[in-house]
Formats: sequence, C-alpha cells, structure tokens
Amino acid sequence: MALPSDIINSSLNSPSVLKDGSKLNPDYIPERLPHREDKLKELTIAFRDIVNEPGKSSVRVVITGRTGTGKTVTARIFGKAFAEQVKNRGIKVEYVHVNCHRERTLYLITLKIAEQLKLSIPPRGLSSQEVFKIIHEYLERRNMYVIITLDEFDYFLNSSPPEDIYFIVRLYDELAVNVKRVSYIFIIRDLTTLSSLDKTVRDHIARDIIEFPPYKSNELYDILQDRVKIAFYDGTVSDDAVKFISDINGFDKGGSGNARLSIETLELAGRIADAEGSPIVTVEHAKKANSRLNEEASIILDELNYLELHPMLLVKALINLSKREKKESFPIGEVEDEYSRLCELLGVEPRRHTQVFEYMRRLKLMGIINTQQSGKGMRGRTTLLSLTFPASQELDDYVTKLIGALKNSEQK
Ligand SMILES: Nc1ncnc2c1ncn2[C@@H]1O[C@H](COP(=O)(O)OP(=O)(O)OP(=O)(O)O)[C@@H](O)[C@H]1O
Repeated sequence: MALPSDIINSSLNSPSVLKDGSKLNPDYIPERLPHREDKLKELTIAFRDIVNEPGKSSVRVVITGRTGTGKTVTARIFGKAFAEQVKNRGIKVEYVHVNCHRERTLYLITLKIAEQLKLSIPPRGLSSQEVFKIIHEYLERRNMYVIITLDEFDYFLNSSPPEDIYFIVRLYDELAVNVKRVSYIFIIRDLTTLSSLDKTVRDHIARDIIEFPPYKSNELYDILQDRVKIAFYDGTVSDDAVKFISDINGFDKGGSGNARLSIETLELAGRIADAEGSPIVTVEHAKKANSRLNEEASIILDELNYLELHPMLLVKALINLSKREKKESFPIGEVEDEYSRLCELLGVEPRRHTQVFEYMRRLKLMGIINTQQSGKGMRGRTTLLSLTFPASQELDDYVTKLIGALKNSEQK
C-alpha cells in the first residue's frame, strides 16, 4: 500500500488539463465580450453626453436581465474602457463599482464609493449626505466625473428607507451644484422592483433601460471557446464537451442562458478529467459535471413528487409566469391570479387566500420558492415570489405530468 506522502507527492505532480484555472473564476474580467458588443455600444451612446456636454446632466442607465447574462462584467469592462478612451479627449472619468448586496446601507455604499476614489473619510461622525458632499467637492476640485455602478440595486431598493432611495437617485435635488459630476448604472435583475416605487423616484432611475437577454447556445459556445483558449492547454478540451455544455444551457434549447453556470460546468469538467487522469476533457466529463451541478435541482425535483395538487398548481403558476414574462419574480397577487386560471382550466375549486398563503409558506420551507418583499414604495409593500430553479421546459413537463396524475387520483 502506498504511503500518504507518496500519494500526495504523485498527485501534486500529476498533469492537469488546466493551464490557468483563475481564468474561469467568476470575478475574472475577460479581454473580449462575445455577444455583448452591442451592449457596449448602447452604453457608450447613453454616456457620451459626459464627453459632448460635460456636467450638463447626470446620466442614468438601468441594466436588467436574468442571472449570468453578463450584466456585471459588461458594466465593469465598459466603465474601465470608457474612462480610458475619454481621457484621450481630455475628460477625466473614474469608474466605480459597488455591490449593494455586500454594502447593504446607503452609508456603506457611500463609503465604498469614497474608498474606490481613494478618498479618505473620517471613520465616524459623518452622515451619508455629508460623505457624498465630500465626494462631490473632490470631483469638483479635480474637474472629474464619475460613473457609479450600483450592482444588485434590487437589494438596496427592497431594504432601504424611502429617504435613502430618494437621496441617492435624486442626488441633484439635494446637492446644490451647477456641474453634475455623478452618473449611474443601476443593475437590476428584476424590473418589477421598480413598479412599487413612487413615480418621482422611478423616473430618476428608469430613463434608459438596456436589457440583457439570456444567452443562446451558439453564444455560450463562443464564450466558452474563448475561456477554453486561455484557461486550458491546447487541444485538451474536446469540441463535443463545449457543445454539450452550450446546448444544455442555451436559452433557445430550454436552458437558463446562464454564462456563469456554463463556465462553472466547464471548470468542473476539467477537474473531473484531472481526477480521472484523463489528458482530455470529453463529453462524458461535461455530462458528469452538469449532473453534479444539477444535483441540487434534482433534490428539488424529488421534493416536488410529494406535493399535493394545489401547491403543485402554485408551482405551475410560477413556471407559466416565468416563461411567459421572461422575469424571475412576481407579486403574490399575480401568482394567485394565474393559479385561479389554472384551477378553472382543470375544473377544480381554487383554495381560499389564507390557504394559498399557507401553501406558499410550505413551498418556501421546502426550498422550492423564494419570497422577497418588494420596495417600500408609496403604494405599500407586496410579497414577490420566485422559483429557486430555472423554469426549464424539462421541469415544466415534469410538473404538468405530476398535475395530471394528481388530478386523476383525486377523481378516483
Ligand atoms: N459575453 C460574455 N463573454 C465572456 N464572459 C462572459 C460573458 N457574459 C458573461 N460572462 C461571464 O459569465 C459570468 C457571469 O457574468 P456576470 O457576473 O456578469 O453576470 P450577471 O448578469 O451580472 O449575473 P448576476 O445577475 O447573477 O449577478 C462571469 O464569469 C462573466 O465573466
């Protein structure tokens, strides 16, 4: 039997298909952005007034789209490249990227902006408004402009007091200045978050909306091939493996269109090939990686087997809405309406509201749905529901089949 030290040594020396795994890291910023060139163009057009008429207006752009559609990476690449290009034209622009999920309050967001501008702020005693004033004075002194991306802005809208939302978006009502130096990119996964906001606030956010559609399989293929070139040794990844991953995830083929998940699958396929001592990543490795990553989803499929008819119809209502409206979360009222419609179609009596509420609570405990409060707009809060997994065709078929079986057994 081999000694542990021998095993460790030989494994440390064993060859790998990966030349540089960091290129598959979710935070890695690639040099090229296949299939997002048009979005870079749209962003440039939206922000070109900073160059044409500096200081005249504060640009606001919303980027929206499902998870893994390249919203963050595109904003980052745009910001950096835009700042570099306008420098050649004599305009100083800094790009700042803040994740509102990590920086959960207005105060923390403001500090993060100051930190990225390399501005030192006294640790205590200042309000967010005062920090913003310091930031603006700093920009003014240096005759600079800043593009601030507020990523996962949904979280900020859903969890902040209205006065903080008001402050950040209506900045120039609060700061008495002539030259507008701050512009924003708001990244919002689900646009329904905006609908609960007061119109005067909403109009300051949603001026220009750029949608990022889920990727099709040929698009994922190009994105993956780019990563294969920089992360793997030449010729170590079979074309079939890349094709399999892009087909399984391509939105046009019933997948979620998620580039992050596709890259993650590619990486895992590489690690599986290494673990098996294979010099090539084959389609089998890609399949294994895919099913490992889908294990969680399959646990959920198992859970679905135990649902009764009415909670199952609520799941189906959410699947229908997600597919029809190409969004992820829906106000509870909308889900109930779709549920009632389904009941009518099936000729069953819909359950009362309180009972539906109870089912939703249970579905949440089972990890099948997520609930979230919508923003505290003037029109009050509402609960937003979403599925914890993509509403794929496969899942839809599965749920439809289960509903049919439950309906039949009820009739017997
Ligand atoms: N067009 C593209 N070319 C190359 N890589 C891409 C492209 N689109 C997305 N990616 C990569 O896919 C991953 C996910 O992208 P990103 O984080 O930008 O998605 P997102 O839309 O912001 O997702 P989320 O809503 O979950 O935050 C990252 O590793 C990113 O580099």
